[in-house]
Amino acid sequence: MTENPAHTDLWPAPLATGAVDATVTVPGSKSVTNRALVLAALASEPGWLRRPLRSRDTLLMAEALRAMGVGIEETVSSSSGDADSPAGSGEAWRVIPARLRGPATVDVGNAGTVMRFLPPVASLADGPIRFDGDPRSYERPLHGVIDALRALGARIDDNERGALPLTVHGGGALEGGTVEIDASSSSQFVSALLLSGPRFNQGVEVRHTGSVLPSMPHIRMTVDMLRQAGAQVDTPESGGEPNVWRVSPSALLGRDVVIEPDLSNAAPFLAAALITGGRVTIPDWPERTTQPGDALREIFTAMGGSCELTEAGLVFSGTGRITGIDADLHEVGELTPVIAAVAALADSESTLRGIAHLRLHETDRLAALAKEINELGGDVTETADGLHIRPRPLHGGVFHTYEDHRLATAAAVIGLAVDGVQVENVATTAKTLPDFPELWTGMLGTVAGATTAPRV
Ligand SMILES: O=C(O)C1=C[C@@H](OP(=O)(O)O)[C@@H](O)[C@H](O)C1
Ligand SMILES: C=C(OP(=O)(O)O)C(=O)O
Repeated sequence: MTENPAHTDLWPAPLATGAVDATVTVPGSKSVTNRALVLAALASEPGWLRRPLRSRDTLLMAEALRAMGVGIEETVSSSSGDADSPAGSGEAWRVIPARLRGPATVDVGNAGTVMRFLPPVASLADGPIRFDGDPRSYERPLHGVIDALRALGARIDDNERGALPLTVHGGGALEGGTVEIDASSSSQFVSALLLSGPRFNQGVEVRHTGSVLPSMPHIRMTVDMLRQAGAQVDTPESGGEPNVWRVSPSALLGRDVVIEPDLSNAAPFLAAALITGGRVTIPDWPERTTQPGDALREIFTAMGGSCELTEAGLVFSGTGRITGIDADLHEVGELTPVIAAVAALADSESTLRGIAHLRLHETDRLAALAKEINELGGDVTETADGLHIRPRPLHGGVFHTYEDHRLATAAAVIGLAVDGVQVENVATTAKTLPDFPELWTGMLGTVAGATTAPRV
């Protein structure tokens, strides 16, 4: 686990003293917004993103593309709609592709999508693009993207660790072709190469050689969005070889994309219904989606809740009784912190498996979850590929968050049921959900008798 930076700001997590009954409008998906930005920047005509997520990760992506010459205008469009505005109202980003150029500097922050999706884009630019980011970004795996780009013809100056910081010396075009990578540490290696693939001279064929591949829904999201932008993609699911994806060279369309709500960020709110025996409605829950967060319907139902997809959105209800779960989460790893928090409050044990790669996320999530839940009196052990969680009566205390947005939301979930939980640096939720504290207290405003735990 990376060292926890010293933060003195503690957020007293509100305790719920009754059942929640709320409708929570969750902002747009990080993963969809950042893919849409990259695809729009690589298109041959301008496009629109409607209801984009404005958060640290997506603003870093937009800023990086701007630094390489892409025009991104933020507008609030009215429903009357002039010729240049997308239909409907609300916030929208207009993306105007341009010849990509360096020199430029990209701050990736700690955004996996920025540090992995943009080096392939930079290889298409004219001139050097330097990538740097938060200290943790130096530790997150990037070798799959660097080695693959080199094999496909790119010139990159990195370091002996094969990680950030680095410079991609864009040559204005990339030959592309077939490449083998081991993406067992991150599905984002595959997504990164596929997203820019249509713009490589020969397209790209990515052959994953590793033993496991996490986060398949995110690869499906990449393929789906590429196809919607007009790319031709062959996949294992469309009759191709296992673990091989092929993108043909082609122009990409400028599109008008409505960004779905972030279903992974719906997790803490659905958890609130489960824990308090209440009801939470999430508007605009898509009927069909590639987002991993859709699996919450099944996972939280197995843990004791029930849900219904209605005209108003996903209506999720709990009874207050929480059952432990034995689940392989390798496809939906980013849901782990909130599921672990719920499991710590359950009436039976849980085993969460298939998530060794979480040790390389924003922080070592397995170590951090075990340590922080145990410091509140819990009994969580790390296994080779996950967590074993034995519920115990918990008490209040500081929950350290290691600059990890999902650790902070997990802590708030525990704080609903445990008096005196103080969440360190709740502002770290701004990585993907800047309004989390307001959304959370807004949801609880509908609970009779919700209290804010006193600072200890
Ligand atoms: O492509 C994406 O948008 C993501 C893929 C996943 O990464 P890993 O495969 O590295 O877990 C996920 O955890 C991350 O939050 C977002
Ligand atoms: C792993 C995550 O993010 P990133 O895109 O930085 O990999 C996450 O959001 O849970």
